[in-house]
Amino acid sequence: MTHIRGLGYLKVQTQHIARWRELTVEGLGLAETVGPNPDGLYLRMDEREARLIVLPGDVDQVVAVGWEVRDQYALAAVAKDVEAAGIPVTWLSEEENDERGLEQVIAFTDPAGHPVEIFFGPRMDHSPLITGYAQKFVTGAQGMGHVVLPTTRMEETTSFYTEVLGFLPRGAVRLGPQRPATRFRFFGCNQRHHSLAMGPAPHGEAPGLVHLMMEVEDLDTVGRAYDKVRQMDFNITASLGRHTNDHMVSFYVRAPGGWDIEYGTDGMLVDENYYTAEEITEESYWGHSHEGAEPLAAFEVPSESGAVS
Ligand SMILES: Cc1ccc(O)c(O)c1CC[C@@H]1C(=O)CC[C@]2(C)C(=O)CC[C@@H]12
Ligand SMILES: [Fe+2]
Repeated sequence: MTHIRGLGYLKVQTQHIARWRELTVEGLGLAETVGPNPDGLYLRMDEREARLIVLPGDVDQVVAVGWEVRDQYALAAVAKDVEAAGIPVTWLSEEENDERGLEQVIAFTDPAGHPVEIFFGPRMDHSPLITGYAQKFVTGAQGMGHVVLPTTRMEETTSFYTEVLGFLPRGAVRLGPQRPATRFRFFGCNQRHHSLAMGPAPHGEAPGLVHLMMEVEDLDTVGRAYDKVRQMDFNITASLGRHTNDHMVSFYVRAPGGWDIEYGTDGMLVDENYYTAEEITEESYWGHSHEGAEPLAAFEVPSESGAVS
């Protein structure tokens, strides 16, 4: 049984805060709030203080993927399991916890090199949430959404998330006909089909993210956001479409920094009592055309200098 209940928050840093604000607030309708860094962009999706945190920085990268557990006992159990797997765990100080608006946080690096935080007891913000399209985000027991992480150590990373953190495999998609097969894999920890997905990347360390998915309650919001981000000249990396595994209707838009935000609706709920892992052979029933999309930074072939352009 996994102690992880869902994706809690994502914290990234960027050189392009103003453009991030345009994308998330004006384009996608997230609600801006305030936080400890006056230059940071703090975004609400629900009754939590902030779900997406964008901080100014010299390089565009993920600062923390935050996973939520039920309580202090679950957090202690996770810390013990991670330590037992040979990964050192840091318990954040009261000051650091307070700054994050969380009762207690532990931090460590996963086998792929991604910065992970696990927490319980988020501070709530009970003030009315005013979103840009008057939409509701699908969070609650399904968590904030899903993240897709690149890894250069697929076996080690998937066994860490499943056997140590207790994520449940939720199927795969094969990447080409070659043997041994390489697969892109999906993992769940609640009724959301996947809260995490992972795929082999030639250089998974930068920028450390393939996409963040957030879900809204109605299709009209997805359509309105789709129109708006195109008017604002953001790069659509996959057109509107419906996925074959979680049945989500979504589009993908490129965020500054080289990863995508997937914005969708109508994701299915998994009944774990009856679920079995399946291999999908198409990403989508229809749509999700990648035409005109810039390549993902995590999947780019590094240039001779090793720098990612
Ligand atoms: C296939 C699929 C199902 C549900 C999702 O939420 C979802 O994001 C995907 C696509 C996952 C993934 C991707 O985002 C980047 C391009 C990838 C790596 C592929 O080439 C196969 C899987 C794709
Ligand atoms: Fe996705």
